[in-house]
Amino acid sequence: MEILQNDLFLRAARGEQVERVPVWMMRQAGRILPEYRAVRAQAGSFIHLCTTPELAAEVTIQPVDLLGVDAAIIFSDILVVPEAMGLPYEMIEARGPVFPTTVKTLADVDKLKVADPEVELKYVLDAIRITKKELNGRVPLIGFAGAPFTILCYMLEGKGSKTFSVAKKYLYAEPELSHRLLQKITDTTIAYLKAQVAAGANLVQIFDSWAGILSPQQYREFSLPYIAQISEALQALVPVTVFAKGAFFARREMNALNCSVVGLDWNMDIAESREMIPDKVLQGNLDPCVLYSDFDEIKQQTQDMLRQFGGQKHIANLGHGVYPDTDPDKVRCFIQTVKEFRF
Ligand SMILES: Cc1c2[nH]c(c1CCC(=O)O)Cc1[nH]c(c(CCC(=O)O)c1C)Cc1[nH]c(c(CCC(=O)O)c1C)Cc1[nH]c(c(C)c1CCC(=O)O)C2
Repeated sequence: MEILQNDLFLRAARGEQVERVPVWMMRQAGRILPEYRAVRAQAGSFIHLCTTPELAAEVTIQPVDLLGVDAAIIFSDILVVPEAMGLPYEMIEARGPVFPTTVKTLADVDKLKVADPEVELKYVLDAIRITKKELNGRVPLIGFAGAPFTILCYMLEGKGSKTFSVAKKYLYAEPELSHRLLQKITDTTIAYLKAQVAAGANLVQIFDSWAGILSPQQYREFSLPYIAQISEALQALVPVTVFAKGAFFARREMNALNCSVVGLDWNMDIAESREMIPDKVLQGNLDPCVLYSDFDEIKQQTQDMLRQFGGQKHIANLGHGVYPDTDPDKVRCFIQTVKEFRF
């Protein structure tokens, strides 16, 4: 049995009583820290940083040392999954991810493989193993993957988009292709997340970043059943967090998933979400843009959020990833405010 010096995050995730609310931030391992940018420059490219386990472990641990968060999240990307299935991506500076080839036909789906994580994704698992050794039990480590629907968006669209209308077109016009692709991504993701747990991840988070572009009916057909398969398979091993950005319409269904934690974005009212998701621990949900205001305002808004969540069954976080141009001292102010707050 692993002994953690600070297991607040895991105890809160399991719904146990805690002496204070734990805190971490989505995208904490990233460009807000000059120390990250230095390692990123040394690596030469984002993808090289992702695929070099020693460097990925180093930037994973930076926010624990430099920001004082209660959990680390493994430095990687959700797009390593399509890559492992046979669809490589490039990360273009100031533009984001691009897939030189996309999935277009059923034959393209059939050509993709269900990846063997210890082969195609061994570099992520190695990064987890190194991170666990170097963390030496200081805080828990979060593993993650994209939700199948969000991964499908990139595999069909080939790049980021405000509407993902190319990807959405397939849901309406080619439902069979869409479901076959979603199932293949799901099978890879379950094997991948199980391997992350075997390598040492203490909790896994599923990011459905583009959930908000779907109608409730489409979300029920094309996203939830696949998230349900993943959480069912993983919750038997570790607590699972489901974060579906923009899926305010699916909160009652989130309550029925076999998972421990549901992430909220900042558009979701806290009291209303408690009422709709009574059985889960909630994570979130400060607007990342609050961190552009002055220190007093950040403190007040953070305390106000903490009061609304009520101190238990809550993991403090932002409502989405921290923006890269945020002042690290403002981030520290958010984290310190959570750590010092008493009910
Ligand atoms: C949609 C998505 C992606 N990646 C991810 C998501 C889901 C979460 C979310 O909704 O924000 C998840 C992700 N990406 C990254 C992490 C690392 C761990 C952490 O949260 O700190 C995590 C959890 C590193 C990264 N992933 C990326 C960076 C920035 C690139 C760099 O450092 O050069 C980092 C630190 C690149 C990335 N990766 C992706 C995009 C759209 C981009 C470009 C946009 C941007 O620049 O922010 C896809």
